[in-house]
Amino acid sequence: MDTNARVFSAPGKALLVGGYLVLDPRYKSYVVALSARMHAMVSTARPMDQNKTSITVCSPQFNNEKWTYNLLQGQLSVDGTNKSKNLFIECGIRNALDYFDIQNSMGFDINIDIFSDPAYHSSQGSIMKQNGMKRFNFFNSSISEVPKTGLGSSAGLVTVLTTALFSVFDPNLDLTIDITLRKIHNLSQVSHCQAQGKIGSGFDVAAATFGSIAYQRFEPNLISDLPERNLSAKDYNVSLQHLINDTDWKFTVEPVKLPDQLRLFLGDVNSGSETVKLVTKVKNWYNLNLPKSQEIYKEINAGNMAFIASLNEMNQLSLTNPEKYKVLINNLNKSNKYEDPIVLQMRESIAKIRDNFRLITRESGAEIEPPVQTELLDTCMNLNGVLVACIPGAGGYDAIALLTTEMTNLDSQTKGKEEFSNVTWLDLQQVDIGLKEEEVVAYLNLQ
Ligand SMILES: Nc1ncnc2c1ncn2[C@@H]1O[C@H](COP(=O)(O)OP(=O)(O)O)[C@@H](O)[C@H]1O
Ligand SMILES: C[C@@](O)(CCOP(=O)(O)OP(=O)(O)O)CC(=O)O
Repeated sequence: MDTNARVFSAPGKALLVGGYLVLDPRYKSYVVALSARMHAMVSTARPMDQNKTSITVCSPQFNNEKWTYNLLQGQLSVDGTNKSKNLFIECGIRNALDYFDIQNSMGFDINIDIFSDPAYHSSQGSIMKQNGMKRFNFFNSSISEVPKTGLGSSAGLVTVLTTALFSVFDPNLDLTIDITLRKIHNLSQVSHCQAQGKIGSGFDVAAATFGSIAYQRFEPNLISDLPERNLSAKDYNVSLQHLINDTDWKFTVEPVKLPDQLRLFLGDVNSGSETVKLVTKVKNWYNLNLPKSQEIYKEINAGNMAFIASLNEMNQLSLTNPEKYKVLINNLNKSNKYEDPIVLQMRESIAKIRDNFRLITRESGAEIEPPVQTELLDTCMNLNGVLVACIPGAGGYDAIALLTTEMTNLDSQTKGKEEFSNVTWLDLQQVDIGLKEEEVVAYLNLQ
C-alpha cells in the first residue's frame, strides 16, 4: 500500500417519483441518495518501464478481477490480460485522460480498488469481511455473475473512478468546492452516458455526486453533440474540456431531505426488469399516442409535484410545530388508517401517479406496474406505519419503495407471510450527502 493513497465514496439512489418523465428536461424528479455507497481507493506507483503508464482497476470483492489499460505514445489500449470488458471503467478512464489531455507517460502507474457496499448485490454465496469500520461482501464470481439490486452501482462506480483520477491529475482536489463537484459531475455524466448507450436521464450520477436531490436533467444533446473521438482526438479533447468547464448544463439539483422521523424502505423483489427495454416501449407508446400521452404525463407530473409539496409541508411542520408533528408521527405509528390532510395529500398524489402508470402499462406493454406489483403495493399499504408504497425508478419487477415512520419494523410485520416471500428488505437509509473523501485506514486489513 502506497502512502499516497486516497479514497472517495458516492451513494446509490432510488428515484421515488419522476420515472420516465425525468428523461425530459421539463419534468422534475425526487431522488433519494442511499447509505449504500461505492468506493474507490487510488494510489500511484513508479512503473518499471518509464515510457509506459498503466491504469489498473481492481475489484477485490469480485474474484479480484482486474481491468488494465496502457498509455503508450498518447494511445490508450486495453491490456491483453483483461478477462472481460468493463465499459463503465473504460469510458471513465478514457474521458479523464482526454479531459486532462494526458498524452504521454506520466512516470507512474495508477492503481484503483473498487468496493461496493453490501446492499448493491444479493449476498447469496458471499463471505463478509470487515475491520470494525467497514464491511464488504466478497464473492467467488465475477461482477457480471452476481445478481444486483439496482441501486445504481455503475453510476456510483463511474463517479468515484472519475474522482479518483481527478485526484491524481489535480492533487489539490477538494470536494468541498462546488465548481470542482460540478466538473466531476459533468465528466462522470459523459462517461456514464457513453458506456450505457445514451439512454439515461443522469439522475443516478447526479445523486452519486450531490446526494438527495430534486433533479431536472440537462439537454441530452450536450453529450451526443461531442465530436467522434476516433476522427480527431484533439477536437474531442478540446470540445470535452469546453463542455466540462465552460458550458452551462442548465440542470437542476436542489438538495432535499426526507422529513424527520420518516424512513425509506426498499424491497428487493427476486426478479429483474430491463430498464432499456421499458424505456424504449414507453417512448414508442408516447410518440404514437400524442397528444393524449402528453396529457397523461401532465397528470403524472401533477402527482409528482403534489408528492414533493407534501414532503416539503411535512418538513416545514416538523420545524415550525414540533408538537403537532410528534402527534402526527405517533398516530401513524399506531395505525396507518390515521387521516391527516398532509398524509392524505401524499397518498392521493401517489395514487394518481400509480393509476396513470397502470394505464401506460396496459397500453404500452411496458410492465411498469404489472398486476403482481399492484397487489404487493396494496398489501404494503395495510402495514402499520406505512405512508405510501410505490414502484421506484423504471418500475417493473425489480423493487418496491415504501415511505414509513422511523419506528416501523417491516421485518416483523412481513416475516413468514406468503405475500412477502419474494421480498427482501434492504439494509439502508436515505442520506443527504453525495460524493465525499474517506479515511484510507477504513479500507485496510479487511478480514
Ligand atoms: N464493484 C464493481 N467492480 C467493477 N465493476 C462494477 C462494480 N459494480 C458495478 N460495476 C459495473 O457496473 C455494471 C452494473 O451496472 P448497471 O447494470 O447499470 O447496474 P446498476 O443498476 O447497479 O447501476 C457492472 O456490470 C459492472 O460493469
Ligand atoms: C426510466 C428512468 O426514468 C428511471 C430508471 O430508474 P431505475 O432506478 O429503474 O434505473 P436503472 O438503475 O438504470 O435501471 C430512466 C432514467 O431516468 O434514466
